[in-house]
This record gives sequence, structure tokens and C-alpha cells, in this order.
Amino acid sequence: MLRTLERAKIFLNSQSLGQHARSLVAQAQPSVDTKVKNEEIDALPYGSIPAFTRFQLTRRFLPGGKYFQKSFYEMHKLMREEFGDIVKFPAIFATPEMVWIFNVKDIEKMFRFEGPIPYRRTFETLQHYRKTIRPDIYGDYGSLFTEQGEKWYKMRTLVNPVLLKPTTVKLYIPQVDEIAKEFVEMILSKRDETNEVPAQFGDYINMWSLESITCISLNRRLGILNQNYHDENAEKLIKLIRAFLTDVYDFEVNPSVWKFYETKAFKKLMEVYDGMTNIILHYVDKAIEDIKAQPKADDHEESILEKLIKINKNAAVIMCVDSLIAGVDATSSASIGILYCLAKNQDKQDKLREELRKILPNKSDDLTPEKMRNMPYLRAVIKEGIRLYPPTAANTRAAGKDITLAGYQIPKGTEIVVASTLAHYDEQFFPQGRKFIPERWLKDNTDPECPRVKNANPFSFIPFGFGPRMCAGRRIAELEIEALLTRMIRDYRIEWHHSDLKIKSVMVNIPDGDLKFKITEV
Ligand code: HEM
Repeated sequence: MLRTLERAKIFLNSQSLGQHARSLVAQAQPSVDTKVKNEEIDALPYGSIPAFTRFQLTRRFLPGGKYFQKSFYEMHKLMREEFGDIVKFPAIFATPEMVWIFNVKDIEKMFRFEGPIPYRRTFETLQHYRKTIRPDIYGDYGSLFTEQGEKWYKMRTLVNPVLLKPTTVKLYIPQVDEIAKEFVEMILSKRDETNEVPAQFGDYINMWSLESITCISLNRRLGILNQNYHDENAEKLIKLIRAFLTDVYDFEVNPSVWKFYETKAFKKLMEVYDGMTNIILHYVDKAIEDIKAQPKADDHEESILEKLIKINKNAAVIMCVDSLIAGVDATSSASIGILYCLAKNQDKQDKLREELRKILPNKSDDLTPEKMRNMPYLRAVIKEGIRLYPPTAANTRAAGKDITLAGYQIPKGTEIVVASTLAHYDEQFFPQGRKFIPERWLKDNTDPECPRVKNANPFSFIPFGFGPRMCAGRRIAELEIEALLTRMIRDYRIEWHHSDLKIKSVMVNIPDGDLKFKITEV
């Protein structure tokens, strides 16, 4: 009834004759059998989706406004409370109009119809740099991160068997394990007299993440966890990545005029991109020399870099830069969230330590593929930590076809923001959703009192995205985090004795404030 009244109102108010005609024709057809078709018939026109005005939106992000300095999660929650399952953002400067969706059923539908070559909004500044300043490197092979259409598809098809093949990723277990051990050594040496780590623990975790990803993607150790390192290029690379992470938000998220006028700050960002490209180019050249110089055994397993170089040198450079841009912060953010959950839940931490000590009875035991196959509680801890502290808060797509979402018509190509992490705390999918309960992910959990994820819609938890465009570094990220947690929890107790962890949303969700974990030997 409400729907009929609403439709009648739109019929009277709508400015679009085409839409009137469509909704009238639809009403004249009484019954259609499939659910989807019924939805389409009932659907309200795109023009009637609840929307912000430009003024409202700007006002809310300014000091004193409703969304000022809110995390993405808090902001999405407020929007859903006010507008329901869907809301439209107006076009601002060069950013197009976008529709935001919050309901898991709509999120599922949108992904199911995204098509084989999904479009995801990208860092436009990076795209600009690659297309106009360095087509010599980025011209032929598309980056997964910044390319769309056929060019993205071609690169993804080439890269998938390299990055997502479990046997290739497993090759890196010894190195990633070594890096995790070095990180623990470094962080222990930095503790104060109360065994608390320095407040800028987040920076150190970033160094661990950078060291791990460069070891995998560049086949070389930068050595940044070693306090006496002197690789000039590695130092520059760290500074460039930090500059990128702090500066890029102003251009990609905040309204910016760079498309009309290149400000000094914009030119600086272009220099940052160029610096990163040149350093990676230098390392890839060195890796090519090393590969040529090394004798190969008959059973030699090619590294990720060797495989990429075989495709093309520029493809290798592009993938390395993308891995740094996409991988460093997200992996650090996930690790901090998980460590925080473990520090606040000592019983779960003890349970994890028990599992780790069963698999690695001696401190000196190395991680191996066989041992890592048998760590269900570690995996459950990682999932549960990421559920409570997801590194990314939203994803984007363009509608792959004309569909209906939240009862409204969405034309093909409409840009959609998928606010998927709202579901992470939704009791419908995750009972006792604010609590850290890794057991909910265990397949063999028989405790009738324990909440399960068994019946939750799979789209209520998609931290690595979904479909052909999902995270290309997922397996790498998981391996890095598994090794880090193994080395931090097997022999040490992590505690937190400060006010609750706060999250700040920049390009990814990062901790806001000091990170003073207490670490003691057990
Ligand atoms: C916990 C850590 C990480 C999280 C939570 C994460 C999450 C994501 C998400 C949500 C996307 C978008 C997927 C989609 O659109 O459906 C993505 C894309 C991507 N990620 Fe990750 N990521 C992580 C670590 C990494 C690492 C370590 C690498 C590098 C090896 C990486 C490389 C990429 C690339 C290249 C893409 C673009 C894929 C494409 O568009 O084809 N990510 N990631």
C-alpha cells in the first residue's frame, strides 16, 4: 500500500516523461512469475532515490557537521539511519553522481550482476600520472589498480596465475617468517621499562609490511627492520610511500580542483608517484641482473618477479608499484586490529598460543607449508579480527546492467558505493557482533551456545572484495599476517591497558592515536 502511494506521488511529481511511461506500463502488467521481474515492475524511478543536496553534503563534512571526522563505519551507519538502504550523492567537481547501498541483499545482487569486466573507481591522480606523465612504463600493460575494461582484463588474466597460485605464494614462507621474527626482535628492543612499545607502533608495523611485500614482489630484502640499514633507495621508498598515504586522500576523497588547476600539492603528488616508479624500476633492473647471474637448479621454482618479468619488464614494474600502493597499509591496518582484539581477549590469545605451540613445539621451529595447513584457530582469529577492524570500509562498482536496488531502478553504468562493512556488526549475520569470538568461524565448532557464521549471507563479509576484481594480493596478505601473529603470540603476551582503540578512515581504516601495546615474554 505504502509502495503504491509512493509510486502515485512520484507519478505526480516526477519530471521525467519517460519514467512515467515506464512505470505506467509496468502497472498495467499484473503478474510476472520471477521475483526479479516483480521487483523490476515495482521499482521506483532512479530520479526518486533519496538524495543529498550539494549544500547538505558539504555542510555535513565541515567542522560541526554530522559526518565531520567520523569513521566510514559511523558515517555509513548515520546515513542508513536517515535515508534507509540507499542514498544518492550529487556530482561534486569532477566526481560523478554516486549511489550508496547498505543492505547486504542489494550488495549481493549488485556483485552478481557486475559482469566479467567489472568497473571499480580508481585513484584518478594515479591514473592521470600513468597516462600522461609515464606512458613509457604504464602504456602497454594496464595496472590492476588503475585500469578499466579490456586492458585491465588482459593484465588480470596474466597476473592471476602468478599471484593467486597457492604453490607460488608458499615459496615465500621462509622469507616472510624470517621478516616476522626480525620485526619481533626490533619491537622488543624498543620497549620501555614497563614493556610497552613506542606509541608509533603503527609506523613499525608499516615497515614490517613494506619489508614483506618488497621481499615478495621485488625478490629482495630492503633490510629496513635492521636498525643499521643504509640502502638509500629503500629509505627514499619509505618516505615516498608515507607521502603518498598522507597526501592522496586530499585529492581522491576530498573535493579537489586538480582536474581544472594543478596546484603545488598536486605537482608534489605527481613527483611522489614518479619517485616510486623510478625506484621500483631500479630494483627490477637489479633483479633482472641477479636472475641472469644465478645458476638455476633443475627443480627451480620461479619467483613471482621472475614470472612477471617473463611476461614483460614493465608488467613487473607495474605490479610491484601496485602491490606497494594496495598492500602496505591494508595489511598493517588488519594486523593492528587483530593484535588489538587478542590483547583485549586474553583467553582467546591463550587458545591461539596453545595451537601455535602444538604446531611449533620449539621456538626455533620454522614455519612450513605443511605446518601452516593445520592452523584453524589462527585463521579464525584473522577473520574475526578483520570483521571487527576491517582495513577497507567500502568498495565501488559501476552497475553491470540495468538492475533494481532497494526498490529503485539503477541504470547500467551507475556508479555505486558498496558500504559492506555495516554488516560486520549486524546481529542478523553476526550474533554478539561486538564481541571477538573466533570460534564462530570454526567448522567443527559444536558448542550450541557459540554463535556461528554458517548461515550468514556470504556478502556480509567481503573484506577482500568479490568476483573477478577481488583483491589480487589476498593470499600474500594472509601469509604475511599468519607469520606475524605466529611470531608475536607463540612466545609473547600482548596486552592493552589504555582507552579503546579508535579508528580514523583515510584511504584505509587506520588507528587514530597512540598504539601502546605491552609485550612480555611467556
Ligand atoms: C589485509 C590486507 C588487504 C585487504 C583487506 C585488501 C583488500 C582489497 C580490496 C577490498 C580490494 C578491492 C577488491 C574488489 O574491488 O572487489 C583490493 C584490491 C586489490 N588489492 Fe588488496 N587488500 C589487502 C592486501 C593486499 C596486498 C598485500 C596486495 C599486494 C600484493 C594487494 C593488492 C591488490 C590489488 C592489485 C588490487 C586490485 C585488484 C583488481 O582490481 O584487479 N592487496 N584489495
